This record gives sequence, C-alpha cells and structure tokens, in this order.
Amino acid sequence: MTGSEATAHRRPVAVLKFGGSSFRTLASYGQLAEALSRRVAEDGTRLVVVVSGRPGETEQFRERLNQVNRHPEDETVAGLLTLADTVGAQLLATALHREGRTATVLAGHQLGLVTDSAFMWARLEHTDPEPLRAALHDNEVVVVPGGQAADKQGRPTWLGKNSSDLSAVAVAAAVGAGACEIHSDVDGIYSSDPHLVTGAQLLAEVSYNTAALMSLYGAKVLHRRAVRLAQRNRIEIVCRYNRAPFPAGSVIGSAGSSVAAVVLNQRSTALRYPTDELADQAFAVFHGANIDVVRLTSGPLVAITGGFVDLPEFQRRNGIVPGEYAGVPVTAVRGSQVATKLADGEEDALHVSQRLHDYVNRPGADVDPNAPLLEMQGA
Ligand SMILES: Nc1ncnc2c1ncn2[C@@H]1O[C@H](COP(=O)(O)OP(=O)(O)O)[C@@H](O)[C@H]1O
Ligand SMILES: N[C@@H](CC(=O)OP(=O)(O)O)C(=O)O
Repeated sequence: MTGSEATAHRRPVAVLKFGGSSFRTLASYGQLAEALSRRVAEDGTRLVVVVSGRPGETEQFRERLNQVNRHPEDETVAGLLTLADTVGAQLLATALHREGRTATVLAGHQLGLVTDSAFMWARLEHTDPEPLRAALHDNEVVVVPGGQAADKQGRPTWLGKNSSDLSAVAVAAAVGAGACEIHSDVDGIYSSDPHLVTGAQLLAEVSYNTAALMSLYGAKVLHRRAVRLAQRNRIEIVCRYNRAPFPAGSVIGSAGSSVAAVVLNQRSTALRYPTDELADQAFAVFHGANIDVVRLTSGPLVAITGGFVDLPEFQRRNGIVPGEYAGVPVTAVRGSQVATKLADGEEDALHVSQRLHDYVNRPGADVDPNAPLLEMQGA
C-alpha cells in the first residue's frame, strides 16, 4: 500500500458537487469556501468538491466558438467548453486558500478518469484512483472541474452537457465514498420541475431506477449516467440545497416513493420519421453517439431529451434522414412505468405538464405502482 492510500484510509473523505446555480455571483465562491472550511474543521474530513462553471458560461464559450467556425471539430468543442468549469474550480480553490485551507485543482487530464475518444459525449472506461489519493494526501480540499476527463492518449474529453453530476459520482467511486452530496438551487427531486409546475412535491426517497428514468426523459436535476454509476457502485446520492446549512431533501438509493413524477424539459425535442424503420435507424445513431434519446413507441418517433444537440448538423454529419419536428415530449414516470405526451412547443409543454401533474396526483388517485399509466394519455 502506498503512503497516500494509507492516509486516504485513515481520513474520511466526503464528495460534494456544486452545480452552476451555486455560483450566480462571484461572492458565492467566498461564501462556499467559508462553509467548506468549517466542515473540514468540524468533521475532520477531507473533501473532494466537484464544481461547474457559472450559469451560462459553457454556452458563452460555444457561441464564441461558433462565431469563429460554424462546424468545429468535436475535439475542439470539448477542449474549449470544458474550460468554464476549470475557471470555476480555480476560483473556488483560491477562495479556499484565502480561508487558510490547502486546496488544489485536479483537471480532467490529471484526474485519472479515462474515457473513449467520443470527445463531446465521452464514456468513462476506466478510473485510476491514484491521482485523487495523492492530491488528498497533500490537501484538505481537492477541487475538480465537472464534466472533464481524458482519453487514453491524454487528450481532453467532455462527458457531455450537464455532466458534473457524473464526475462527482465517478470521483466518489474512485475514493470509495458511500455517498455523493449533490447541491443545487433545489433541495432535491420533485414530482415535477418546482420552478415550472405548481404543486410539485419533494420526493424524500427516489429509487435509482426512477431517477435514471426521469433524467433519461429529460429531467434536468440529475445526470442519468451518474445515477446508473451510483447504482452500480452502491453510492447513495444525497441531494442538498446549495446554501448553508445545506439541508438535504432527497436521497437516491435502493428505496423509492411510488409518487408519479412528470418530466418537463423545454429543450427536449421529438422527431417524427416517415417509417418505423427509419426511426429505429435514427435512434441507433443518436444512441451510438451517447446522446440521451428515447424511441417513443406511439409512432415512428424519437425523443432527443435534454437538448444541446445541434440536430441539423448531427443528422447531416451522420447521414440520417432528417426527422420532422413533432413537439416537446412531456413524460409521466411512476416506478418503471412511463407515458409520454407530445406538446406543441415550449409554451404548450408547460400547460401539458401542469395538466398531467394535476391528473396523476389528483386526490384519491390510484398510486399503485403496478397501475397502468396509459390512461393518462387522455389527461
Ligand atoms: N423533477 C425535478 N425536481 C427538481 N428540479 C428539477 C426537476 N426537473 C427539472 N428540475 C430543474 O433542475 C434544476 C437544477 O438543475 P441544474 O439547473 O442543472 O442545477 P445545477 O446548476 O445546480 O446543476 C432546478 O432548478 C429545476 O428547475
Ligand atoms: N459545463 C457544464 C456544467 C454543468 O454540468 O452544469 P450543471 O452541473 O450546473 O448542470 C455544462 O454546462 O454542461
């Protein structure tokens, strides 16, 4: 056993993630550093803190890139857009130094997360825990820019849009942590987006399967592959509000509530193809590129959930027949059951979600996890 391994075993390590919504102002860095410093002092833990860039910053990089080249190489997109998270990580590290804490930044190429070479939606293949262990040996806090990794040749790769959650769970698995604390501007997973749907309820316990289904269908709150990685490694995801004292709202683990959730993401797009066969082919291409996609069964339909895919460009490059815009998918999930309705655009998606949410959560509704959801198609 190396010295750093022995130390990592002696000291408990907590893994925390703070998304972009935690850094709306520059003052947020100092406030968070103060709270983290208190935790180090009071709990005697070392921390790995995964951070995202500030809200909108990743997309600002994308705009700048597109102004220079409308058709950039994936490797360049990955190299540039992940810098927003690097900036955030360095700002938090410097705020921690001001608090008198030892802290360092481990960027994707230093971290030990090795992916394939699908630069923009890379898949994790292997983790070397040694860089994290060594950094934890020398520092009270290790700050990790979310979404970053490297391929076998050491080239920077991106785990995809909103993938900081995935980084956090991968880091938790690497350091052997039993939990991963994910902080956001909501304290947990609700029965629908609480900023958009009236009456959305906090779900205290959510099963891995339900959380993964919700994010596959576009719920922004957690990254789908993060949920699956946590499930495989038996890591509990604890969702917390991003301001001290960081109250916990939901735990994602083996237990789950049977409440029906309605997934709304106005960036999701359903595409209709002339035949089922063409829809199957398009689905296979999106899926093969690691993009979150669902083959809807109610027709020759494919839903690209979560947005941030340049659909005309992607279809052109991959030589697939362009699908016709079919609306915004809104999906009800209960246990492992799903039912999707198509709304006529972003505005209509809000109304459809509210109606569906009211319907599935109506007083006296049958919440038997085995009851079919198909009746909701008429909601
Ligand atoms: N079912 C849901 N439960 C909670 N939040 C949801 C849900 N669906 C969508 N959201 C949205 O997810 C947002 C949090 O995700 P995100 O903006 O990526 O946060 P962060 O920047 O902290 O990672 C919330 O502000 C909320 O609007
Ligand atoms: N750079 C990432 C940041 C991220 O993952 O965001 P968040 O954790 O706030 O969803 C992105 O915009 O994709």
